Amino acid sequence: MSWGYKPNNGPQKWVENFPIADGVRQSPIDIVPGQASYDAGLKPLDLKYDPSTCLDILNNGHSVQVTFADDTDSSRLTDGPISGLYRLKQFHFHWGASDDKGSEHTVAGTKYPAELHLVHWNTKYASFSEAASKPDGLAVVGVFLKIGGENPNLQKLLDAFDTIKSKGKQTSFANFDPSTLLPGCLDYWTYDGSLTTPPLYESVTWIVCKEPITASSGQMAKFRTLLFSADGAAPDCMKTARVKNEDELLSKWCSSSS
Ligand SMILES: COc1ccc(/C(C)=C/C(=O)O)cc1
Ligand SMILES: [Zn+2]
Repeated sequence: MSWGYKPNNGPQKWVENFPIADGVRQSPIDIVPGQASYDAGLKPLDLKYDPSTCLDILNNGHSVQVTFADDTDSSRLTDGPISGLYRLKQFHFHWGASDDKGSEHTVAGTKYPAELHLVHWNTKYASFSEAASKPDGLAVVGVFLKIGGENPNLQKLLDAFDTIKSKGKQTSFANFDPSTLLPGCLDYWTYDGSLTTPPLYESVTWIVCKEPITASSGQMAKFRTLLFSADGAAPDCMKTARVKNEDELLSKWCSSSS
């Protein structure tokens, strides 16, 4: 049986098949702003995305993911805490069963209802797959979602959910500009961590934006209409919130851009 978010296959069990779960730079963490060190050497993020690289939207059984053409440098991340150029491969979300939880990272113990991950890979490597397991292979920009007004840019994604309700469904999704999902201020915390789902590779330079974007409660409810289960199987509502007990929430040193 494959990994998931239930008591029998969830985050507390992943170590059985992915021993790196007990590694030295595992994500997510609790970000404690008061303990972050300001690093004047950090540059502002330089994110440039080309909507024509947007390919499709899919339900992979763990999240909803939008995938991009990464055969050119036209959608990429430079500067910030990284060196070189990292290409955008995909973005996806994590959310919970209710508006009081769902984010992977927490901020001084505060959980957000959801978290967006924009996954970029280091072009010093030949491909995403090759980069995914290297210590400097990936850079993931994390953006928290908080409950507020309806987000019209997010709505463009949600409008596609009815066609990808169950696991394995995907549909073409063109001309979406991921920069419309970024907050106005790109101040960030950064630390060296890992993928937050199996294979949990310790290959991620995390760049977590301090400013959240908004989603309405109704929009959050739409995420929860997606299914972990495939067509025909007993419907199993997708909610990817990890239940970590308090002492699991390890805070770690991370640098702040502001
Ligand atoms: C090579 O297989 C991979 C599977 C998943 C991932 C990601 C990007 C996981 C995550 O977002 O936590 C990377 C590589
Ligand atoms: Zn993620």
